[in-house]
Amino acid sequence: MEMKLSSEQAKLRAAARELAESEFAPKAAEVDRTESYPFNNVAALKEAGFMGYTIPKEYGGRGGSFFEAALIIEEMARVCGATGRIAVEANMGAISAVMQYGTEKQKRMSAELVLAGDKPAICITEPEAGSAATEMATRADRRGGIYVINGKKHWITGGGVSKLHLIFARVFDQSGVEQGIGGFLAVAGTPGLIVGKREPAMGLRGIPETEIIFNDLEIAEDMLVLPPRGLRRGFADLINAYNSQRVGAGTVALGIAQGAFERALAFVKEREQFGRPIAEFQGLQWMVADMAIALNAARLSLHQAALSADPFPDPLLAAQAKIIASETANAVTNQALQLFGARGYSRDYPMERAVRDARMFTIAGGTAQVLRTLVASRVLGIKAPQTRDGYGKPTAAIRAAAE
Ligand SMILES: CC(C)(COP(=O)(O)OP(=O)(O)OC[C@H]1O[C@@H](n2cnc3c(N)ncnc32)[C@H](O)[C@@H]1OP(=O)(O)O)[C@@H](O)C(=O)NCCC(=O)NCCSC(=O)CCS(=O)O
Ligand SMILES: Cc1cc2nc3c(=O)[nH]c(=O)nc-3n(C[C@H](O)[C@H](O)[C@H](O)COP(=O)(O)OP(=O)(O)OC[C@H]3O[C@@H](n4cnc5c(N)ncnc54)[C@H](O)[C@@H]3O)c2cc1C
Repeated sequence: MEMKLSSEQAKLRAAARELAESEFAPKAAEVDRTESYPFNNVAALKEAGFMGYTIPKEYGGRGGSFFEAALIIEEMARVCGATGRIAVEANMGAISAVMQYGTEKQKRMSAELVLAGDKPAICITEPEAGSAATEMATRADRRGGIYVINGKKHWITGGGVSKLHLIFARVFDQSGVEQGIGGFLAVAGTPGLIVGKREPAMGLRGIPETEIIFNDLEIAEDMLVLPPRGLRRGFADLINAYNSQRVGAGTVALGIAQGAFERALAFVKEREQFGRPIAEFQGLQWMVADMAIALNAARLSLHQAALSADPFPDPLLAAQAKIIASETANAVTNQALQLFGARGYSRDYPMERAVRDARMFTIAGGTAQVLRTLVASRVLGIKAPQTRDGYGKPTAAIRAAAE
């Protein structure tokens, strides 16, 4: 069950499925086991026109919508989560921000890299500024015609393999006066852009998550991506563009869960206990029913968010979709593993990898808790500042608890 597709969209999805099944499915376990970036998969994505599919035609892309990109992404993630995430960042997030806010020079440079197979790295999170991303300390100091960036990001997807980096930093003018948060484009190999420690991640092990350290990284002033409302509203505009990646991330979670669900459906019809296929036990039938219902709801929510793009997905719809898809993926991959019994717990089967791969999506891209605050603030029509002084002076009880 899904949105009614046009014949073009149906063909696009079928092409994505064919590529995923033939090229990526056979290698997915190996990518996970070896923790190696699937460069061959990227070459096949590029060949298929799926890297930079959303880049406008005048810059060499297909000018595809986020909805069409979601169709592609789900098919990739259904067989290989890492390849699904690469498809997200080659079509949403950083590249979308640049294609919307960038100068001609920035657009051409970024489009060229992505169309050649680069998965950009979006550099927002810091050790002391995760959910509270606006408290980032990474700074860009203006020095004549350049900016000098110092600071450290961590958990950056693609560290060491990504070429293009979109670096979120607090901007200071020549006299040291803060201007707001801006995005800076830097290419791997630039002196002062240092790839640090790689995290030994639980899942999606084909993609490195690393520290990125900025040590007097010099960036030409024309590599500042200046959001439409200027630096004062820089973070708001940049995170607005990021809503596209929230929809993409949710779609990867959905694809991983869909793949696990389909394997479980086949298994319960084959596996026999007590002289009958376990699919005949009503308790399991209801589990399968609940999994199908949740996946369908998540897909519809994601498609609704993707279709709301103007130019980016609606923040509320994107947050809602990411919450429902990520939580559904955790539940469905675990239930699918359960239906396999002990086999589900074996690394000889893909079920445990699906659970590990799905687990990140209630954390990365804005946690399920923080996104609920966004949803609440939008449905209540109130600001919901999270800092204590956001709600006025802390009460005596809060003060006492803090002492
Ligand atoms: C937004 C937060 C960092 C909290 O920031 P603040 O405490 O400053 O709170 P706000 O006033 O809510 O936000 C500031 C400003 O931005 C606007 N805003 C916030 N969220 C959005 C949004 N999604 N779309 C559009 N605009 C947004 C908000 O309205 C304010 O602007 P105005 O003052 O109203 O004009 C925090 O809530 C948050 O989102 N934390 C999560 C950070 C995050 O998502 N990090 C992801 C890093 S990249 C990653 O994880 C990649 C992996 S994944 O696979 O993609
Ligand atoms: C696999 C993976 C890939 C990632 N890729 C990238 C990337 O490419 N680029 C990038 O910039 N970042 C990336 N991240 C980082 C990710 O965005 C952050 O982990 C996330 O924003 C949460 O920040 P944190 O880990 O510091 O957790 P914290 O913010 O410390 O949160 C800890 C716990 O407290 C909760 N919490 C925090 N504040 C509140 C609040 N106000 N209300 C309710 N609960 C709250 C959180 O929900 C969470 O449960 C990635 C993370 C992972 C796991």
